[in-house]
Amino acid sequence: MNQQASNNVKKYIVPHLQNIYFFVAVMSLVLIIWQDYGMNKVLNIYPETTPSVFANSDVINNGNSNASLVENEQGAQLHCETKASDAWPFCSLDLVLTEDRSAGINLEKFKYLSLELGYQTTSQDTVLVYLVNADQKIKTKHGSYIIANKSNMTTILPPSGTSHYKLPLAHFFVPSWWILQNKATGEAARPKIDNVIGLSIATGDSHQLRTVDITLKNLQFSGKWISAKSLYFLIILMWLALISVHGLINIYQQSESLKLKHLETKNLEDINSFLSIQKNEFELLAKTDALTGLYNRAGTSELLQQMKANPNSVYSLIMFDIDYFKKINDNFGHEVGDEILTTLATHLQNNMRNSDHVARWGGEEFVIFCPDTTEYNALRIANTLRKNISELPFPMAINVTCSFGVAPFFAGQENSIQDMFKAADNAMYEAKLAGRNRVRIGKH
Ligand SMILES: Nc1nc2c(ncn2[C@@H]2O[C@H](COP(=O)(O)OP(=O)(O)OP(=O)(O)O)[C@@H](O)[C@H]2O)c(=O)[nH]1
Repeated sequence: MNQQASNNVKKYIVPHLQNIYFFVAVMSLVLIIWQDYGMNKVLNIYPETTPSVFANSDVINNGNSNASLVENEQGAQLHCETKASDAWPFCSLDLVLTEDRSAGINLEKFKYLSLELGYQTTSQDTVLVYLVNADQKIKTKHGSYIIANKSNMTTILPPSGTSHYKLPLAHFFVPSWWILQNKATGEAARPKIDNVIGLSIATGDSHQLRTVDITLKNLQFSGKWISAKSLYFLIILMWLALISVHGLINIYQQSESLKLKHLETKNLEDINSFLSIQKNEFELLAKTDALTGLYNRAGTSELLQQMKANPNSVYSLIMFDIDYFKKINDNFGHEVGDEILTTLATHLQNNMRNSDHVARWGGEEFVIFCPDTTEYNALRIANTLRKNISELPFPMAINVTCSFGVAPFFAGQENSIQDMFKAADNAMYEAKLAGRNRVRIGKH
């Protein structure tokens, strides 16, 4: 579904689904009631369409019966006098519905044949009503084909006088004489009314010689525009279509909301990963000194905890402080003082081992934790550093020196961290007292 179609579904269909269901339910009910009480389809034959009407008799079979026809405002009046002969005696009132044999009337959509007949007879008899279906290609039991008009028939037993008849077309059958005459079997012997070209109202089977008067006053076919079966089928189709569309919309909406949730999750993941980067940066900022980029005291606490927790730790601490830094600040300004601090920090970062942990302990005071380093080795490292610093090209060609205190870390001892710092601090103080720019080892 493209975006436009999806928007249209969301805008015009989804909000109205409830109304659509209600509308279809009401429409189904209305159609069912209408089909039952209305939707009538009527085909008036006589007198409205005034088809050709003829009187016929057994004369066509070499009989002697007399049939005459008078047509007036009363209707088509057949006067019949049956006479004895070798032929079966009969008279009939024949209506030609269409002249064109290939364009008969399809009566399959109709349900009833309604008749208004006047009837008088001198001897009780039935009346036979025929529907003649044109040009049936019929397979005989010998396998050959014949072309014949199929007669479909039903019988009524009329009282004297005028009566109305509503004959169901489903009650018409193929008379035995026609089946015999055409040697029809199976499907060929079943009634067919899809191309009716003629209709006959004939005297019945009685052999009694008699006078019969039949007056056709009215004749029509009636039915429904849509049969109940077709209508129910249509209604079921309509509901199936509605339910299917609703189902498809549901599936589509669920897949859309799933896509949206995936997108939201992805966005959240992106934000989280951004925030976690930020968190790491903030954590780092909190642990580092803003001016020099070295660790600050907070950045050292994790290391101190590790040292304390590991009884096999071999560490030495080098603590040092810039000599006469106050004077440098006073003589050259605070900015120059800062530059000296950063120059010194850069030198430490570039020249200390990666495993050494260098931190600015405060002001112009620095500490270096050296792992796997004995007190003696730390003394050597401190001396090299002292010498290098005193030779470093600082801004304004200022000669900078530092005083160092070195102390070992005795793991497993009570107050080992405090003792180590105290010893280093004391040693550094001694170095200052001894004239500065020197290294001293602290005693625990
Ligand atoms: N420029 C600058 N100065 C700082 C900073 N932190 C501390 N100081 C200064 O460093 C100086 C330290 O002075 P003191 O503690 O008297 O020590 P000192 O002058 O170095 O003397 P000794 O340590 O005895 O050799 C003070 O003037 C502080 O203001 C900083 O981040 N930047």
